[in-house]
Order: sequence, then C-alpha cells, then structure tokens
Amino acid sequence: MSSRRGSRVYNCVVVVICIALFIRLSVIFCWTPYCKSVLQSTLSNDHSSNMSSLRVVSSKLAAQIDQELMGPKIGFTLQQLMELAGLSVAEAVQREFPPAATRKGVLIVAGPGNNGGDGLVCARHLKLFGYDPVVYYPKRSSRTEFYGQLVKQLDFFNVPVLSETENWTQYLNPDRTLCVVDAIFGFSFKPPMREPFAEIIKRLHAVQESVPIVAVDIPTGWDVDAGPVEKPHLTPKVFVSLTAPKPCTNHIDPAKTVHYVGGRFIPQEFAQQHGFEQFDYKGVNQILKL
Ligand SMILES: NC(=O)C1=CN([C@@H]2O[C@H](COP(=O)(O)OP(=O)(O)OC[C@H]3O[C@@H](n4cnc5c(N)ncnc54)[C@H](O)[C@@H]3O)[C@@H](O)[C@H]2O)[C@@H](O)CC1
Ligand SMILES: [K+]
Repeated sequence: MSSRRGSRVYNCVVVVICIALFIRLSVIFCWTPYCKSVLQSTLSNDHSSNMSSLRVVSSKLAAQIDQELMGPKIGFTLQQLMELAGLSVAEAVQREFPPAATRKGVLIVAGPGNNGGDGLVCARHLKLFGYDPVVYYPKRSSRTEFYGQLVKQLDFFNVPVLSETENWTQYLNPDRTLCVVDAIFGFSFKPPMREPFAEIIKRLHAVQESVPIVAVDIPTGWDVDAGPVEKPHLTPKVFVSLTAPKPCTNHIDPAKTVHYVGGRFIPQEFAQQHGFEQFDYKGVNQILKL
C-alpha cells in the first residue's frame, strides 16, 4: 500500500519536473528571441524605423540632427539650411507644376516659425524660376530679424506679401494659381490648431482638389510622428520631406501624393552614422523623388 503511494508520489514529482523543464525550454527557445526582437525594434524605433526600403527618422533623431548640423562642430547656420530647404521646395514645384504662359501663379502660405521661413525663401526662388508667387504671411514673428530680412528680399523681387487682413482667398482660384505651398507649420506643430490658422486650413482643405497643395516638410496639422491628427486635414499632392522623411510619411497614400526628399545638406557618411538612408540625389538636383 505504502509502496504504491510512494510510486504515485514519484510519478507526480516526475510529471512536475517535466512540466517545469518544458516551460523553461520554451522560455529559452521561444520567448527570449521574441523579447529580444521587441527590445531591438523599440531601440531602433527610437532612432529610425523601416518603411520597406525607405527609412524614416523619428522626431527625436530629427531634432538631434538639427542640433548637430547647427552645433559648434559642424557650424551650419539656420539661414543656410533654410535657403537650401526653400530652394528644394521651389524645385519640387517646378518639377510638378511647370509654369505656363497663361498660368504661373503660386500662393505660398507662411507660418510664424522656420517652416514659414522656408516658404519665404521658396517664394523668392519661384520668382526667379518664372512664376508669379504671392505670399500670405498672417502672423509675423519678431523672434529673429532674419524673417524681416526675407520679407525685404521679397519686396526687392516684387513678390507681394499679404498681411492677415488682406484678401488672400482670391488666389485660391485654379484659373490663376497652379498650386499652394503649405509652409504654415512643420515639425513643431502642437494641436489643437489656433486661429487664424484653423480657418486657413479649412479654406485650403475646401479647394485642395482643384488647387493642389505642396507641403513643406510636414503637411500643416499633421503630427510629425502620428500623421493627420486634426480635422479637416490637408492631403498634399506633393510632399517635400526635408533632410529625411519623418514617421508621419507612413500615412502618405502614393495614389494621391508624390513624395520627395529635399534639403540636400547631409554628407553620406553623416547619414550612415545616424543610420538613415543616404539619398542618392542625381547631379545638381536638390530633390529626389521617393
Ligand atoms: N534641419 C532642418 O530640418 C530644417 C528645418 N527647417 C524647417 O523648420 C521647421 C520647424 O521649424 P520651427 O521649429 O520653427 O517650427 P514650425 O515652423 O513647425 O512652427 C513653430 C510655430 O508654430 C506655432 N504653433 C505651434 N503649434 C501651433 C498651433 N496649434 N496653433 C497655432 N500655432 C502653433 C508656434 O507658436 C511657433 O510660432 C521644419 O519643419 C522645417 O520646415 C528649415 O527651415 C531649415 C532646416
Ligand atoms: K507645412
């Protein structure tokens, strides 16, 4: 009797040991690689993430790149980067909407920050490319004297710069305007949209099928990481990512939007060090279609 009980206890112990062994082995062979891959993807998401063969940089890495480019070691100035950014957007406009004898209007809507600065530069280059640009610049920042200087340069080139109360909506007319350059907000936009920009976005949204939008770096109202977060949201016909595409570009519908990268101010080695794509710009081009 007692020997039967003993063997039952023995069997139970063996079964428990087998189960424990099975659990341990499955942890080693299944869960460890899974955990490792989750950890790796979390770490890489912090720096860059894969979008098929195209790599996008996180907002955190984009900010770090900015700091390095304009830091003491590399020594770019904001003005230099803005000039190249604006030039690349003008080139994208020229590529997608070449000026015609009867129609060469472009409306540039500029915001108060550096995205707006890119728009002011873009307007000057468009004028040199043979367009009739008009800038709507409702909120002018006095943060740096530089924005004022960009406006003076536009005066010098006879490019109208409209203030908040002027009639800008007359330019939302497909008979005279080839496209609208959205240089309102870039990667520093924080929802919710404040006035007068909420109303401006509503107006642009209403006409975006007939007057196509060219977005500078980030379409206004999109979150740099999460994409279109505001309603209504702009769907640009042309999207020009500056330096490198940010995660919001994962929300681009290729059937509706042509995507370019521009802002050609990074040597290949720098891109490699930071683990993002070394864009293969051709010849003197400032933009590359992705
Ligand atoms: N190295 C780079 O990547 C470069 C970036 N540049 C441009 O700089 C942009 C970023 O510039 P900034 O950091 O000045 O920021 P933004 O130009 O994106 O926006 C900043 C302004 O938006 C306002 N704002 C933010 N959220 C708002 C809301 N909900 N309603 C109303 N106003 C709001 C802020 O008060 C501030 O005046 C980029 O997207 C890019 O276009 C280029 O100029 C130069 C090179
Ligand atoms: K924008």
